Amino acid sequence: MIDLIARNLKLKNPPIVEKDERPWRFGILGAARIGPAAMIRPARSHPRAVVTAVAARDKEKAKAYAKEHLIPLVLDSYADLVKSSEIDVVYNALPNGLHYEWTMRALEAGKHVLLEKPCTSNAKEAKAIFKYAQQKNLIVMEAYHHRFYPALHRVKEIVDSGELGKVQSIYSDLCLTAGTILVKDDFRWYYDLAGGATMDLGVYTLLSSRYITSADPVEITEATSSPYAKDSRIDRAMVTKFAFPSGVTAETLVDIAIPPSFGFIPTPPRNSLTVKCEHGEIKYLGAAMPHLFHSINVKPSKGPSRTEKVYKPKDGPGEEWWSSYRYMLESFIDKLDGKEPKTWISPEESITQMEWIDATYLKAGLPLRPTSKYVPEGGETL
Ligand SMILES: NC(=O)C1=CN([C@@H]2O[C@H](COP(=O)(O)OP(=O)(O)OC[C@H]3O[C@@H](n4cnc5c(N)ncnc54)[C@H](OP(=O)(O)O)[C@@H]3O)[C@@H](O)[C@H]2O)C=CC1
Ligand SMILES: O=C1OC[C@@H](O)[C@H](O)[C@H]1O
Repeated sequence: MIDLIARNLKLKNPPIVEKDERPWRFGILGAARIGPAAMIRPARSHPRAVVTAVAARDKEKAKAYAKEHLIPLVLDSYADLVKSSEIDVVYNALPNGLHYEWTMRALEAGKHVLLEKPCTSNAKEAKAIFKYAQQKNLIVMEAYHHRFYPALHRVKEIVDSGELGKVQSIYSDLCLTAGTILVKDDFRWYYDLAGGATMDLGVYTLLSSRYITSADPVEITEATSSPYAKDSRIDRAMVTKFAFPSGVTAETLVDIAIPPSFGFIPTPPRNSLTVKCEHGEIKYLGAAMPHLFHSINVKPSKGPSRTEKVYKPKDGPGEEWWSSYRYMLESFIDKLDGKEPKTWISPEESITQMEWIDATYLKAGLPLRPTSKYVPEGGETL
């Protein structure tokens, strides 16, 4: 308990380290809620990262955000931010439906991009972004922070060790209690902003299933949406069943607002990943926010069970209090510096993600999230 409190206090107040002579300068697009946890606090403890600028649609809002988070420069608009000579990297934490346009604009301006998940509204946009980044010789990485965390690496290590035999099936869920995380008028409820539970949370459960199996799905056998009452194109929840090679199956359940029991009792959030193998199973709890608290329960069919926790890897950089975002930043900066990152989300991995997200919507009888109308300079309409 004391460990948990100490770790979480340090997560919120990381040590501010001295910066190198020429750190990577990040600019944040929008006064995004996720900015402090995913970018601002992690940068404080990295000697080669500094958050230099922010822009919001409303300058007063950007000023207040900059003041609260000690960001020195406030720019007048998103367009000014991506073009600013005061930054090298754009952190794009805009609503999903704006990821394509503003990542393309940042690339046009010669900036690298740390791009929030899901990288785009659909696979067509994802392919265009990564093609353009390659042409411009710039780095774009989709910010799947949970994949950088040592506990998930440990789960995979146990699977790959063969201790429990071959993987047979995977079950994972990520469900949010209604009225907690999503704000009123949250962009996740809007089709034009590429909302929906599969976009918001299904991307995590899909990526974990692909990572654990070291494979891509071969088919979706079922996708059932629980529609949002005000717009049935938005999946409030989705159950998806994937077939993977060698008969492995993966079922995922995601929900951005689990309805209260009996109409008024809040339903607790869910966040688990269970890997069933020939000779036992592994249950990883807390995969989406593992730095707050997690546990890895290993239950062989014969012999004693055990629980592991991995807040810090046995090899490579890390601290008990590093968040998944801080581990991600470490890799991202390594890549910018031309070093081999410990973990990386490749363009191919991101594109495949969006292809299976598209396939999930189609299987559920829902339309793909709309493609951006933005046309980059000298580029083509998608
Ligand atoms: N990695 C992670 O753990 C998480 C990732 N995310 C991802 O980050 C992104 C942002 O999520 P989150 O921070 O929760 O989002 P917010 O609701 O805070 O929105 C982010 C910003 O989007 C801007 N914005 C621009 N246009 C619109 C519009 N039409 N409607 C609403 N907002 C608009 C707002 O900017 P302005 O300030 O200019 O008004 C706002 O600050 C998403 O892609 C999400 O999937 C979110 C949460 C966790
Ligand atoms: O990425 C995310 O992770 C945590 C959730 O609370 C949030 O809705 C989502 O965007």
